[in-house]
Amino acid sequence: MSTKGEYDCIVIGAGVMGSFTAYQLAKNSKKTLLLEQFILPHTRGSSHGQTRIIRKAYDQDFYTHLMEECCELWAQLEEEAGVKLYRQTGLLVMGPETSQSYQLFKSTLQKNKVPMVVLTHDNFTQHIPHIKLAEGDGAVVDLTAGILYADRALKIVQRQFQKLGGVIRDKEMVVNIKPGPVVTVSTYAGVYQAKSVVITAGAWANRLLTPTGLHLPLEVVKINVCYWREKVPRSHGTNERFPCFILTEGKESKEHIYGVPSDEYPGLVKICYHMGSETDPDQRDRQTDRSDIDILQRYIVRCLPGLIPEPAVVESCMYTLTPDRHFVVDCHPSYSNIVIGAGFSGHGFKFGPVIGKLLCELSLGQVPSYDLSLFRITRFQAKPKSAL
Ligand SMILES: Cc1cc2nc3c(=O)[nH]c(=O)nc-3n(C[C@H](O)[C@H](O)[C@H](O)COP(=O)(O)OP(=O)(O)OC[C@H]3O[C@@H](n4cnc5c(N)ncnc54)[C@H](O)[C@@H]3O)c2cc1C
Ligand SMILES: O=C(O)[C@@H]1CCCCN1
Repeated sequence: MSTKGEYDCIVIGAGVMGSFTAYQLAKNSKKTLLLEQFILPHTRGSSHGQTRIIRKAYDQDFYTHLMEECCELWAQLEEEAGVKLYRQTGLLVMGPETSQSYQLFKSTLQKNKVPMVVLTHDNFTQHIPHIKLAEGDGAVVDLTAGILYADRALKIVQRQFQKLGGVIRDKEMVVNIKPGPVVTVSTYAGVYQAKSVVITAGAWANRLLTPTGLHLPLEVVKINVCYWREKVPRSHGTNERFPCFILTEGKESKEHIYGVPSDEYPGLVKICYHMGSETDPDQRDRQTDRSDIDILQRYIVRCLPGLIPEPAVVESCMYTLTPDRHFVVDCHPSYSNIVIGAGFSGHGFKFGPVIGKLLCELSLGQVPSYDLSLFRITRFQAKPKSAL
């Protein structure tokens, strides 16, 4: 098949990471092609849905630091496009007062001087009447946190990319990548060439990496995205000061339980479990495990008495998990002009703008703006069970 086009860079996968990478490349005047296997927009990956949490509250400084610039980049995009993508709600973090995880969240906020409030058992109900704080739990609110309008953000960043001259070809699944000084990318529709390639293929990352001789230790899980009906309409929305929340661990489980106010679907509050069961990304809907929903039901009965403890809507999404839950943002170990953004482990969306900037820098051979040690591929090699 003859070559259909030559580009400075080809980005594979038009989720949040690929879309922001393509946008950054186009901003740097690079001739860029963004390839997507499905017709856009779609709901088969990890970036769909109306909302995502954005927060500075983390259990590690590095993410809080990244968020400083990232918030500015989100605001710039809002201004450039004239569209609102963020709504401040605050994020309530709860967890056993003595647990390491809860203490790390709290100290990271304090150390980094993030505007915050520590709540006590005495004043908790006055501030957040919807939730019962468990005995022995601490509570702290990251006041800077809120909601990102995810679907809208994706549409906007893709639109801005196109306005800058970028090309999106959807319904074009990449079937092969041939490394070299000029990389050759084959889809069912044609063959393209570029000086560099960025792979941001979400749950399909390893499938694309196989022809390049690399396999990352990624686990793909299906997440049941559950919405719970308010007993009293309009009681758990942002107007009623219901915040986003994370329970770091609790009686029901060791994994986070998290929630988003009911503005997304009127009357329905999104409350999910931060883990799911393993799936093949192409067989996602055959994974029917609902044990996470049992955990959520027990929590809602105990701590959210204003919600009906039966999910009203269940949608699906996927996480691509690394063993340590840190991202992969790095060059391919054998080919420096193939760059990988993967393993966003269920917490990547908020970082889209800054990850896009970093992947763009790596693909242009520039020194990245941050020390990316935490996100390097070599960290997996030290682990005896690593697939590398
Ligand atoms: C239920 C849920 C809740 C979440 N909540 C939050 C949150 O509150 N805050 C937050 O910050 N993050 C959150 N996340 C995580 C965040 O959404 C993900 O980290 C992020 O969307 C990952 O984006 P991605 O671009 O890596 O993957 P994707 O969005 O999956 O994009 C990858 C794209 O590559 C395409 N592709 C794959 N293979 C090929 C191929 N061969 N050829 C062409 N295209 C290909 C796919 O079709 C897909 O469109 C959540 C995730 C889920 C599932
Ligand atoms: O990235 C986030 O902010 C959320 C936290 C809770 C789990 C899902 N992801």
